[in-house]
Formats: sequence, C-alpha cells, structure tokens
Amino acid sequence: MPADRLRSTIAQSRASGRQTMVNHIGGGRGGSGGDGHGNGTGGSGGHGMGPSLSFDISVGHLTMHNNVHGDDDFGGRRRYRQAAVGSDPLPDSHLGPYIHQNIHQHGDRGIDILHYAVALEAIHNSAESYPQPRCHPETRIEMLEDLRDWALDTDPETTVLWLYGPAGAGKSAIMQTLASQLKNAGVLGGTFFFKRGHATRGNAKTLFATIAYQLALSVPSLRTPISQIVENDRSIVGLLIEVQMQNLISEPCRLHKNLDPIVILIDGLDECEGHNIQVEILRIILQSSSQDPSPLRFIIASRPEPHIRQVFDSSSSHYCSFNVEQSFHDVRNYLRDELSRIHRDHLTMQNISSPWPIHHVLEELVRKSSGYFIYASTIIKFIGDENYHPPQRLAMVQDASSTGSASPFEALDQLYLTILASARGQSELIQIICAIVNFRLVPRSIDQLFGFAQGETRLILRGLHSVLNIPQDEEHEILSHHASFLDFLKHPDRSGIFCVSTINCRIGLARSLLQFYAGPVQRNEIHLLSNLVHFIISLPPSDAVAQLFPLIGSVNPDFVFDRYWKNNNSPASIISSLKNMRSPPTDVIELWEDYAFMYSIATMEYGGAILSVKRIISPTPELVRILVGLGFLHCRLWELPTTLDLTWTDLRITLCSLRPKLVGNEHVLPIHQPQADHAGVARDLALQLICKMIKNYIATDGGVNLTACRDPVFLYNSRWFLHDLEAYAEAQMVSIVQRDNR
Ligand SMILES: Nc1ncnc2c1ncn2[C@@H]1O[C@H](COP(=O)(O)OP(=O)(O)OP(=O)(O)O)[C@@H](O)[C@H]1O
Repeated sequence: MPADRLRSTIAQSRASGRQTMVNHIGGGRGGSGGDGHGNGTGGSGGHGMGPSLSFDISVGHLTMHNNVHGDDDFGGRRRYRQAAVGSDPLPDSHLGPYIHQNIHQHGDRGIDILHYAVALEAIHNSAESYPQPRCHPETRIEMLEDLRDWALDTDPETTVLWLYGPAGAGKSAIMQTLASQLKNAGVLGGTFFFKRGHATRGNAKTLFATIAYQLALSVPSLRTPISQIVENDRSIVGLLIEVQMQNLISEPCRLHKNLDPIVILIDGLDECEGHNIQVEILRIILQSSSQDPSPLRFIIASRPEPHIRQVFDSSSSHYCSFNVEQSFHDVRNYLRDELSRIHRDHLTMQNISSPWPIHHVLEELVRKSSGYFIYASTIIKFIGDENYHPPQRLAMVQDASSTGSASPFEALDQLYLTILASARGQSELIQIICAIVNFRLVPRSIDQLFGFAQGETRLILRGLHSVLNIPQDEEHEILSHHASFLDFLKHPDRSGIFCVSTINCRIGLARSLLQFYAGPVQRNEIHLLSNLVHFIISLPPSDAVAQLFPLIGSVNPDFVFDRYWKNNNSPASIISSLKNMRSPPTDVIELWEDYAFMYSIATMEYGGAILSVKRIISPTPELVRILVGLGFLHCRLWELPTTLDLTWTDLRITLCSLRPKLVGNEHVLPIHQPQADHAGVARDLALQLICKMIKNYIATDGGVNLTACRDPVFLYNSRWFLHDLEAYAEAQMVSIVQRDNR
C-alpha cells in the first residue's frame, strides 16, 4: 500500500471516532527527480525517504522517527542546510541547536540562512583556493587594465563581458588577480570560481546564493534587503536558479540604481556540471542585464565551448568579449623571473654560474610554450622541485621531443609524457593515476585500495609534484594542478600508454575498489561506494562490466552501515544507479533495497516521550531484541551485530520483515502475529549482555557496558507489554476495505 494511502486511512479512522493508533510503517516517499543530464535525458530519481516506524514501549513512550535529515552525527549545520533548502519553511524549533543560537545572536537571520547555503570554497579568497593562480607581476598588464576600465565605467555600453581562451591560457589567473584589484577598488560584488567535479564548486546549485551572500556583505546598502528576502522565504536558496537570480540579486540591486558599479566575477563556466545549466546561467544573466539599468556588471570566463559561444551569439542583449590570447612576451617574463628564483633559492644551485639558463635555452622554452602559461607554469614546478637537481630536470624538459606539429599543446603533451615516464613504479603508476582521475583519494587510501605497503603511493608519485598536488597530510585528496593534465590523460591520442580512459583500465579500477569493499573494514576507509556504482554504470555495457554486479552484492555491510557513512553513499542512490543499468541485476537491487530500509531505520531519531506515539506493533522476539537494542539501548546499526551476536544476514532478514513488500503494483505491510512473552525477550537480552560483560570483565569495544546491561533489566522490571495488535489489524482491514471500495 502506498504510504500516502496508509496515512489517509489513519486520518479517516480517526475521523470516525475510533481510537485507533495506526502503526506508522510507511513505505517511504520517493525523492524528487534528479538533475537532467547534459544530453537532454532526465537524471535518475532522487533519494527516497525511508519509512517511519513508531514503536511504543510502555515505559515512557519511546518513539523512533524516520530522520530524513540524516544521522545526528552530522550536527546542526547539516540539518540546517536541509531546512534551508527544503520547500516548507520550518519553524525555528526545527533547526539544529547550533543554528538556532547563531541566528539569534546576530539578528541577521537572512544572512545566516544564506551563509549555510553558500559554497564558501568557490569564493576567490577562500582557504581552499590556496595557492591561488595569480598573474605574475609583469604579465597581463594591458589586459588587466582594460578589464578594470570596463568594470569601473559608470556609463557602460554593455554590462556583461565574456573572457574566453583555450585551456591553460591563464583565464583563472586573470580572474583571481582582477578580483583582488576590484576588491581594492571597492567595486567587487562577489565571485564564484567553478571547479570541475567539485562537490560544491562543480555545479550551479549554490551559484547565485553564494553571490548574493557576498553582495550582502560587500555592499552595505544591500545587506538588509537581501537578508530580508531570505528571511521572508528561506526556501529561496533551494528554488530555481532563475528565481534566485531575480529575487536575491537583480531586484535588490535594481532598487539601488544610484550605486557605483558592482562587479560579479564567474570563472570557469565550462567547468559547471551540465551544458544545459551553463546555457541557462548565461541566459539568465544576459536577460537580467537587458532589463532596467542596474549597477551590476558580470565578467564571465570560460573556454570558448561552442554551446557557450552560441548563447552569446544568439542573445539580443549586448555583451563584449575579450580573448585571452597567447603572449610570448608575458611567458618570457614569467619564465625568466621564475628560473632566476630557482637559481637563487634552490639548495643545489650555489655552484651553477649565471646566467642560468643561457639565453637560447630560455627562448627555446618560450617557443615551446606557444605563449600559453600552462606549459610555462608546469615546467617551473617540474624544474624547481626541491627533491631534484634543477639542471637535470631542465635537461629532461629540453629532451622532450620537439614540437613542429599543428597542435599548440604538442609540447605540453610531450612534457606530460616526460614527467610520467620519469616516475618510478611504472606498472602501478597507471592504476594509481586512473584512481586519482576518477575519485578523490588521499594517498593512504590508494595504498589500501591496491594492497600496497603504507607510503608506497607517495613514493611512486614522488616525481609528479609538478602535475599533481600531493598533500603532506592524509586529510586532503590528491588533485591535479591543472585540468589540462586530466584532459591529456583522458585522450588516448595524446597520452598513449598513460591513457586512463581505456575500458580495461577503468574495469580494473572498479574491480579493485569492489574487492576492497568486499573485505574487512580498515581504518581510513574509502567513502566512495555510490560514486563507484555511478562509475560502473558509466562504463559501456559489456560482459566484463556485468561481471562486476555480483561484487556490488558482496560489499561488506560493515562498510554499508559504517559510522562515517557519507550521505552521498546512501543506498538509495546506489539503487537508483543500479536500476538505470540496461539489464538491472534484480537480486543485487533487492539486497540493496533491504540495506536502504535498514539504513532508514539506522538514521531514525529517538524522540522520547514528547513526540506522539503512533502505534504499537507486535514483532517477533528476535525483532524485539533488535528494536530494544536500537531504541532502548541506543545502539547504532553498525554496533548491533557485535552487541547482539548477530550476523549481518540475520539482522537483515529480521529487520526487513518490517519492510513493506511489493505485491502487484502496491506496497503492503507485513502483518505481525502476536508473540508471547515480550518481556522475556528483554530479560533474555539483559542476561546475555550481563554474561558477556562478566566474560569480558570490563566494558569492551563491543559496546557492552554497564548501562547497556542495566537498561534491559530496567525494561524487564517495568513490565513492558506490547498492546494494540487488534487496532493495528483493524486499521489494516479498514484500509483494505476502503481500497476495495474505490
Ligand atoms: N599571468 C600568469 N602569471 C603566472 N602564472 C600564470 C599566469 N597565467 C596563468 N598562469 C598559470 O598557468 C596555469 C594555467 O592558468 P589558468 O588555470 O589560469 O588557465 P585557464 O585559462 O583558466 O585554464 P582552464 O581553461 O583549463 O581552466 C596555472 O598554473 C596558472 O597559475
């Protein structure tokens, strides 16, 4: 029975005056549809909301509620984010304590709401952007000046500017430098730096909220209006981006026409997920600029992708464009200064005479750069690596086969090939690089994934610091310095044997990851299960891919219910991915649907007596044991197998007996038969835990402690009984009769 129909049954039986408390094990709600894909097809459905289960034990009504906002462990910020983006405005009492406090301390309620809905990482001076790509002082001087003049013009012909240029031309460096200059001039309204594949910077969901937030902080007269708008309708941050732009940015700015120019910088539009969204963003901005006069100026930087160019070309609004062209002059200045710095500062360079390098070597490097900074900045990192002798590294760069081909990036490709070939452990290198390109991983996770000795990954990647950012710690993932290296690795014509997009390479990686997840949980576990399933379904269908399905069914439940489970790994997203496959593996889907159900129980909140009790159910003794463990002992799901001496399979079978089953096209609730002596279950559990404790002497990691032993005794003594099975059965009958009458 669908959950909404069950709910209407409850309402109607109440209306008829019957004192029926209906067991509220709903089938859960399907999530909203996912994002559309770039090719125009719809995305997979969003996460379903799990069932809610109410469970009364007569000692003070203990009610377990489905916690769609996720585990308590995620804290106030997470919960608030949910509240802020949800469509139903929530009263303050629904907000996490942290937020609650925050709001009332500052009084700027709208700003606080925005703060929790923005991508702080996307702002030009965020901690994450360190080290920021900036223009070397003697480079891009004229271009920066032109851009500043355009931005500061109080009577401009156009209010939108497109800064375009090929990969690695130096657009982001220009935008970063410009952001600082405009900030100093007091006209910077806000910035958003997209980054491909990044959780918050890789999509448009928070784009306009992030800009509005900065506007509110940087333009004093906009602070109150923007705050007020959000406060009046806090769901605004979850609405369509067009609505956000209109309400949060265009309208407040238009009301303040006499303001000086306010400049918004958006960098890397082509890195935002989905061509359609990129087009939509442009369309919205161009449309807003064609309306009444406004102090807003937009500078948008991107590669000259055809779909982006087309929007500009076909727009009736005026815009102007700047091409970030190659500049041999600027690259020469940059290389000369940076090589001098290496000569001066590198520990091994004292005995190398000046000038270093000699003039014609420098000129050769300038020529090979084709006037683009990506080549220049990569060789500087390569030559200046503190682990190596710079002249040797320079010789390696010079030896990389020469250009002469039509592609301006031929030299860059040769450089990348040289760098990769210089790394040790060539046989392991490709699988490591494949893992880095497809997943965000810290070095130790890669060791674990491929069964290397600890530290092996760092050793193998030691020669790749010029192309990869390999953090010193184990907190941050390994990332490519520049998107052009990823582009290179993905194109077999460019990267040859180092190409990571071959089917064998990708299937090998998927198999290693799945085998890792089938094994025992290790510390520093890798949290990318659902990404992995997305990765697998993105592979072209083949027998080799189909052979991976059983491995998805073999994932160790300790990983599935891991305490550090990240929400994006939730079973619901894995199920929707599996269902999107051409021949969905039904048995594996069934298993993961059970996990989804268990997961929804694992994330229930324990509301205590203040929440209303919906209904009492009458479960089997084994189920009672588990519910007592969950509800009364406050065990988390991952603790239950150890605490109750259960296998994951037993736990799954027992818990999933509560799961509404699909019969025909409808979900129906299983009817639970009355079981004798539920109090005995609590007594037995108490005895079991006490025995365990005596055996272990003291509290152990297994979660058996004094409180855990005391609680079931208390429960037993309190003469706990389960009631109302009749009412439960009656309610089900009512609903069946109503259904038949319809
Ligand atoms: N003027 C400059 N001075 C010094 N370094 C620069 C300059 N311009 C770019 N770089 C460096 O060159 C590399 C490529 O530059 P950047 O990321 O800005 O290119 P991009 O055009 O934005 O590329 P993509 O389109 O791939 O994002 C970076 O490492 C950057 O720091």
